[in-house]
Amino acid sequence: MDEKLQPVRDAVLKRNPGEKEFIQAVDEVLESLGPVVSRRPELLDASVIERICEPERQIIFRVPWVDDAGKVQINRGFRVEFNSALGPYKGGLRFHPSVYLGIIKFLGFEQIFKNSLTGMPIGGGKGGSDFSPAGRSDEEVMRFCQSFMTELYRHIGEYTDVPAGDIGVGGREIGYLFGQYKRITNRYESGVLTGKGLSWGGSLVRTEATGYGTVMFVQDMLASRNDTLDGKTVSVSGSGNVAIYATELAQRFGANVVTASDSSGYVHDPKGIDLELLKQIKDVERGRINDYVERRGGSAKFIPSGKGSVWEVSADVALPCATQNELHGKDAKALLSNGVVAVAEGANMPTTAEATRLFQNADVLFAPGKAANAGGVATSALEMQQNASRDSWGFDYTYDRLREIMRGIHDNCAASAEDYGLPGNYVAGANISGFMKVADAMLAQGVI
Ligand SMILES: NC(=O)C1=CN([C@@H]2O[C@H](COP(=O)(O)OP(=O)(O)OC[C@H]3O[C@@H](n4cnc5c(N)ncnc54)[C@H](O)[C@@H]3O)[C@@H](O)[C@H]2O)C=CC1
Ligand SMILES: O=C(O)CCC(=O)C(=O)O
Repeated sequence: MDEKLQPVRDAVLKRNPGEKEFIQAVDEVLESLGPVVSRRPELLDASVIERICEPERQIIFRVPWVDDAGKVQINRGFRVEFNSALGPYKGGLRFHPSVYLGIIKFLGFEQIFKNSLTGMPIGGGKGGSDFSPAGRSDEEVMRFCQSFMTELYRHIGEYTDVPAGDIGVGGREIGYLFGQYKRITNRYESGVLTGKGLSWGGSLVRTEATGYGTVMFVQDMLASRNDTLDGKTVSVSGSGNVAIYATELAQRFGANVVTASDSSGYVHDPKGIDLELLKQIKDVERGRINDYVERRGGSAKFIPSGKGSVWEVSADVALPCATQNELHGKDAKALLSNGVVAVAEGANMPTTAEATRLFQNADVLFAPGKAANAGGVATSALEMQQNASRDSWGFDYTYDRLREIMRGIHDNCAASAEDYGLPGNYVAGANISGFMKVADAMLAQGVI
């Protein structure tokens, strides 16, 4: 790290003890900003980087709810409103037992730069809870969401903070959250949440957008080397929203996607993932990934967690789409020894710093999540545009807008990397390009 940035890093570490994912995300951005502060020393004088690393507001609250057995359960709710230089705070809600402040802060921090890269007027934020929807009835999930929104509603709004989904928060949860917001405020404020159902203010393509956008980014990276996805073997981790739609578009572009996973293990299906079956098990039945192998038969295999890693499967392209720090140095070595040519992060920070370095040193095309998975939040901003104009766009038009946005993100990352003497380094390009726009807005808006 540039020595001028070391004091900033030390202060962040001191102020946020125990928040290792947040520190990891800050480190990754600061590693890229050395050449920027050499060229723009006024950013240091105005403490812009220190300010970006400190959330504007952090809200932590109790979420009491009653389970089906009549017992009162208590969870903890979070919303971190990180940076509003470019627009209202925007970012998803994660419901997962691993959630604590450090996870929400890492995600909110990433969101600042990601949202800037989309070119849309949205700031960065994130929220969630340590509540686990897995194994809970629809009624329990509804009571939890209603209680969560009973506190959150006072902090959010179309012009203030616009949450959406993330791990454990899909269409069902957004519906319950929206219903409770409407009931408490007595306002049909469509733009307060995104990821809504299509008949009540949602946007076509939002469901597909994150996974589709990741694959579009891969297409653009491969095109820079006169290559395509056609005929490539692709390994995908996860089997949630991002993984499913990354698989769908990769298949449409002629790739053979051979894996899917969840926290219980992974499946390897050399003939290619049967996406209708995967969607039925994961989206409709909310089942486990080994059900896939039982119903698919043939050469599909299930490998339980602890008995192997999805990244041991030979693939030309790897798409980590499950969760943070799921692809380690040893996984990167396995992928490299099998000849991987491109890796794109559908999830947020799924690749450890060590694994990222291994890919970059081997000249593998590597797309960081804040660029590659920005299609989801970009399409959320398109949903907000439709809500604000009381309009509803068609699928093809919205898809084309997403395609154009993803190409713009790819080209900006490539151009910034080139401009700072790091051609082909999409990590540096994304961090620099995302940062510069926010930093200039903060300078223009004074010391706030
Ligand atoms: N949904 C969206 O629009 C966006 C999501 N992301 C990121 O993509 C990733 C996946 O999110 P979604 O697909 O929306 O969530 P989801 O809840 O639909 O699916 C999450 C998937 O990850 C797996 N998973 C979660 N924790 C795991 C663990 N500890 N070990 C192994 N597998 C695990 C789950 O089994 C599931 O298959 C997350 O990192 C999220 O932050 C990023 C941008 C937008
Ligand atoms: O659509 C959104 O607002 C949020 C998406 C999200 O949480 C993410 O980009 O990680």
